[in-house]
Amino acid sequence: MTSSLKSCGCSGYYTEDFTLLWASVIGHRPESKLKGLVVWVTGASSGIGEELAYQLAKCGSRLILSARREDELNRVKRHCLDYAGLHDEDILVLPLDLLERTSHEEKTKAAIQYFGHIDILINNGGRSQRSLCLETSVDVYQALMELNFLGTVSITKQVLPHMTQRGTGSIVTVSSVVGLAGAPLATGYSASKHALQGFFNSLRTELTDYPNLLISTVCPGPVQSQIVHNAFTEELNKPVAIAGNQEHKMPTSRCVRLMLVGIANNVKEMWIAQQPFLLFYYAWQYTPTFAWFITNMLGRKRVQNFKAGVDADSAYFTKPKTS
Ligand SMILES: NC(=O)c1ccc[n+]([C@@H]2O[C@H](COP(=O)([O-])OP(=O)(O)OC[C@H]3O[C@@H](n4cnc5c(N)ncnc54)[C@H](O)[C@@H]3O)[C@@H](O)[C@H]2O)c1
Repeated sequence: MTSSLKSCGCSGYYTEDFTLLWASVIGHRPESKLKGLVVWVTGASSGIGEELAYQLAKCGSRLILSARREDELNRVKRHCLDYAGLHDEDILVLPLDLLERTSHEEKTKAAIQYFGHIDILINNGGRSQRSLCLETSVDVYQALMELNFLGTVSITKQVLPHMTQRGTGSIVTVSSVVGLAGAPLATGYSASKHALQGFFNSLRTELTDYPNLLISTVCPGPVQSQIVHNAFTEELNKPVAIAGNQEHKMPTSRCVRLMLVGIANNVKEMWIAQQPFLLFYYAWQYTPTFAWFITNMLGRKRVQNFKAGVDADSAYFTKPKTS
């Protein structure tokens, strides 16, 4: 009971913007709207994408699972089949590298040939960044834009004509809170998510002749996943030294549930974050100078922790850890 109250936003702490809250309280349930639909999820091998696969499978959606590692995708597929009422043929494992743009046409054709059509594309695959601008190579900025922005645009451009021809479909893109504002240690990541926001906000208004085509952007705050572990640092191929404990972040299942509620109810932009982050989304819109004052205080602490070699992320939630 407690968890269902929390998931509808009635627990006293809200984790979604007012439109999404409205949808989660009185809107359609994902179980009724997404059953049988063909959903293509990129970045399905871990974190948010993996959880999307599990929850969509439970809703009865048919799935196309994409990421680079086929073995990991097969693991996710097996888990989907174990816990949901799907059959082997309901899930296509389609390995894909977002950076290999020349392969995207062929991959899209394979997906359409297998199921006959695609109802929903969820552009989820991507990588973050943990490095100071002063120390970061321009190659890292290029890599972030190639992956998060151009990789996503490339897949979208392959799927979009299929959806406009059918006159229906949804393209859902996982942006971020830093696609709306910014955060220290993530200048390139934030820029790539801002680019996605600009692209999809413009595309949405370009497609008003297609009222049944949903362009949705999802802006989560911190969520439990492998994102810090997989982040870019100041140099290409240099791993993150300390990923830190992710437990203080929003559970992946909660974020994904809200995403599915949003998709089921045609929500065009979703803000999903624990407090106090959600309050910041509003502050940035209504009182930006005040919001930046607070953001800078938190940001300074984050940079100090990073420079001291401790987990930058947990600084907002707990006392800074000592190394
Ligand atoms: N976790 C968070 O706090 C958070 C917050 C806001 C937005 N996001 C966004 O959510 C999305 C999913 O991230 P996550 O948190 O689950 O992290 P994650 O690292 O656990 O998952 C990222 C997924 O993207 C895939 N990927 C990376 N490079 C790829 C490539 N070249 N080709 C194909 N797939 C590739 C990975 O294999 C993995 O499946 C990302 O777009 C991320 O920017 C995450």
